[in-house]
Amino acid sequence: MSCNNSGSNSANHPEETAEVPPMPWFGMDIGGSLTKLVYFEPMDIPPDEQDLEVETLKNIRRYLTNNSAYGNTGHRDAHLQMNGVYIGGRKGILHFIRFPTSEMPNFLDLAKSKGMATLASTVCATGGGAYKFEQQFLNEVNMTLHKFDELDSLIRGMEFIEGYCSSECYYWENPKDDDKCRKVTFDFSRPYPFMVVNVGSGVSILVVTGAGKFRRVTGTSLGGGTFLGLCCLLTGCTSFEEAIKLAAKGDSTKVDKLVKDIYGGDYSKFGLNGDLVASSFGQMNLEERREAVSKEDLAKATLVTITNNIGSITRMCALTEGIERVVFVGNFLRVNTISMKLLSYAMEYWSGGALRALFLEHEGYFGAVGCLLELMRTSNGDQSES
Ligand SMILES: Nc1ncnc2c1ncn2[C@@H]1O[C@H](COP(=O)(O)OP(=O)(O)OP(=O)(O)O)[C@@H](O)[C@H]1O
Ligand SMILES: CC(C)(CO)[C@@H](O)C(=O)NCCC(=O)O
Repeated sequence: MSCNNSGSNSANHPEETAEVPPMPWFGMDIGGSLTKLVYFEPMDIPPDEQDLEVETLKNIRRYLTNNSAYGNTGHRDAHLQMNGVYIGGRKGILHFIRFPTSEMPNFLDLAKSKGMATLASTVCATGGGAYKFEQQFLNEVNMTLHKFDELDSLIRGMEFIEGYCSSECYYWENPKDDDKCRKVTFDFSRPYPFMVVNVGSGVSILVVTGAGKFRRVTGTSLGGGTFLGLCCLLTGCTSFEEAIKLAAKGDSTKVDKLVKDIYGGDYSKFGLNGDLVASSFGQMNLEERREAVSKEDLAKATLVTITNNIGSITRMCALTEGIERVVFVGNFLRVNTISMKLLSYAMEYWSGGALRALFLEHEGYFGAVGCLLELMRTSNGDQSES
C-alpha cells in the first residue's frame, strides 16, 4: 500500500504521546459477519527494550507478522499493510487481519494458547460483538474489553487513514464501459460535508460535517449479510468469495424484469430506459424462466438487487441532505468491483452527474483503526464506554 507520511496524522498527537498503554496494541471491530483486527507492530524498539520484552509479546508479534493465514478462516490482508506509521509516539507497521465472527470461540482459544491472558494488555474493541462477547473475553482470556462506539471508531479511523495515504480515496471513471473504465485517485483533503455508507452485514448511512462530527441518518437491513445469505440459499455457494465469482459470470437480466420486458422499450414519459430493472427477480414467478437461469445468473441478480437498493436509498439521503460526495465503505465492497461500478454509475446517472461515489482502499478496517487510536487515550482504561 503506497502511503505518504506527510498527512496531518503523521504528526504525533499530544494526547497520544502523554502516557501510552503497554504493548501489544490492537484495535478490534467485532461485526455481525467479520471481526477485523488491526495490529501495530513497533519498528523502533531500542536494543535494551528488546532484551526486556517478554517472550509472549515476541511470540505474538512473530506469529501475526510471519503468517498471512491463521487457521482455516483467519487472513492478513498484506496488500493493505501500512509501513512507517506513527501512533502513540511510536513508529511501526499497521497489519490488517480478519476472520468470521462465527469463529470467535477458536480465536479465543488461540489467544489463550499464545499467552494473551498473561499480558497486562488493554484490549479495545468496537462493533456489536464488543458487547456480545465481553463476558467470554473476560472468562476465557482474562481480558477486559474497553468498548467504543462502532460509528465513532469508523469516522476516526477514516480520518486517520485518509490523512496518511494520499492514494486511499478513489472513484471509478466510465463505470459502465469495460474498455474505458479505470480507477482514479481522488483528492479527499477537503472532504466536508460528505456522506458515509457503511455496507457491512447491514447498512448505516451517516452525514459527516466536520472532523469527528457526524450523525447517523438512516440504515437498511438489506446489506452485505443479505446478499451472502440469499446467495447461499439460491445457489448453494458457501463463501462470499464464491458468491462474487458466480456473480461475475452471471446475467441478471434473465432473472429481473426490465422496463422493456413490460413496455417493449423505454418508458419515455418518465425517463425510464428500457434496460432499467423494473422488478428485481420479477421473472422468477414463471417456471420456464426459473428453469432457464443458472446459479451464476441468480448470484448476479442478488448482487444487483442489494447494490441498487443501497444506491437508491443513498441517493435519496444525499438529495435530502444536499450532499454531493458519498464514500462507500465496508467489507461488502471487498473484491467486489461489480457493486462499486454499479454504485458509481447509479449515483452519476440518477443525480444527472451531481453525485460522486467514492471508495477507500482499507474498505472494512476503519472501525478497527479508530479503535486502535482510542486505545492511545486509555492507558488507565478510564475512557471506556459502558
Ligand atoms: N470473507 C468474507 N466472509 C464473509 N463476508 C464477507 C467476506 N468478505 C466480504 N464479506 C462481505 O462483507 C460483509 C461484512 O462486512 P463488514 O465486515 O464491513 O461488516 P460487519 O462489521 O461484519 O457487519 P455490521 O457492521 O453490520 O455488524 C458480509 O456481510 C459480506 O457481504
Ligand atoms: C446494526 C448495525 C449498526 C451493526 O453494525 C448495522 O448492521 C446496521 O446499520 N444495520 C441496519 C439497521 C437499520 O435498519 O437501520
